[in-house]
Amino acid sequence: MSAADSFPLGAATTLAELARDPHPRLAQLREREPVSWLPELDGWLVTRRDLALSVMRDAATFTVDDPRFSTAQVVGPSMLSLDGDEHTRHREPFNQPFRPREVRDGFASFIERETERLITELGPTGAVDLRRAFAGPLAVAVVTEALGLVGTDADTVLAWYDAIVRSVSDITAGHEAAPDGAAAYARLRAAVEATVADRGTSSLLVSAAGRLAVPEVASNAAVLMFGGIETTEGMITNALLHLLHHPDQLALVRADFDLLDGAIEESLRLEPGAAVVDRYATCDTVLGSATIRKGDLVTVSLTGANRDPAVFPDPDRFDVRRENARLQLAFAHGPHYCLAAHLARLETRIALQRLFERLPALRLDPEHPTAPYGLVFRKPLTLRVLWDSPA
Ligand code: HEM
Repeated sequence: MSAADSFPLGAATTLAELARDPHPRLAQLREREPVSWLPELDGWLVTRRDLALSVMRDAATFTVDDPRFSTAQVVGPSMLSLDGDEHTRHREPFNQPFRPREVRDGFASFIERETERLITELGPTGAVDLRRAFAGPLAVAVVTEALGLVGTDADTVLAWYDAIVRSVSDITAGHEAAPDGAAAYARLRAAVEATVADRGTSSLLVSAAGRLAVPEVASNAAVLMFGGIETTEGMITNALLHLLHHPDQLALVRADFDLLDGAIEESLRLEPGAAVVDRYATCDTVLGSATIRKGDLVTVSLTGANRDPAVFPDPDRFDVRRENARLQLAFAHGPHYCLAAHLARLETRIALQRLFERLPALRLDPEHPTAPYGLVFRKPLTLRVLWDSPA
């Protein structure tokens, strides 16, 4: 029997529908083929939360360390593309600055300043695309601050990031990578070398350089940049969209900003900024009722797991008071759990609270309806909003 016979829903699933509106199909898959073979993906898709956890916990069977991993082809091996002892060796030197207390002490006032500046710059027009004018620039500024590269500003970091993303996307699409990604990475590496050599700087890269070779620090710096920009822009934009789409829930939050944390978790649950994570089977194995072969791609749908009704009753509902929203898996799970989850949460929390405080009657622009889009990184292409009086 062919895979298409064993997994008819998977065979009928297209990547285009998963990019557009994945939720109805993911619900069917989760119920009937929770580990399904998708010919268009050329891999397995895991949609049930318990099975998703099993995959992400078991790096010996389901590894990230595979030559097909496109980011590593551009920036070299890093914590994101290694497992086992090598993963620990690459990740450990970066752990401390991303602990909750260090994040608060090290970043809160920077994020507050940057948020205030961006809101002030929104200007008096009362209409803007918050993704491009607010969420994106804030995400770039915070990553630039976190890296602390000497002589490098946010515009430079953004230009490198764009070039590296283009190369990674080319490779993912099966094309030869455009050369500007390699050139941007070379400049990032040179900036890392200059930073590490500068005794006057307190960048987290300097302390990492005590334990990793400089090219290894550069690879991980690229991953911090890569991991921190697109996803955080999405996290902030999606949370704004969810709240603005649900005025009743926004009213609860405006009345009690303590509910904002729940709103952010709930938004991460419904639309995780990174919708999937990829793993590769290191041996023949069985997952659920699927027989997986060594070398097979196993894609975990965080989006699918996050709406598993076994854990989240009425899973499609946006409920800022949902008690277990923090069980969402937007930051993955296991050894590759997002290094900077605390930072991303703090950033989103400050950004949203200040926006809602400073922009009265902030609302979606009815002339520009929008919805999250994307196969891997999901967010609205634009988030056009209106407000009544200038900031
Ligand atoms: C300042 C912002 C961020 C930075 C610097 C950052 C950085 C990182 C790094 C370095 C890793 C690799 C950890 C490892 O492999 O051991 C990682 C993993 C991950 N991050 Fe983040 N991240 C940020 C924000 C986010 C956001 C907002 C999301 C989603 C909403 C996210 C989702 C993930 C996921 C799903 C993984 C796991 C990847 C995998 O298992 O293959 N990150 N992040």
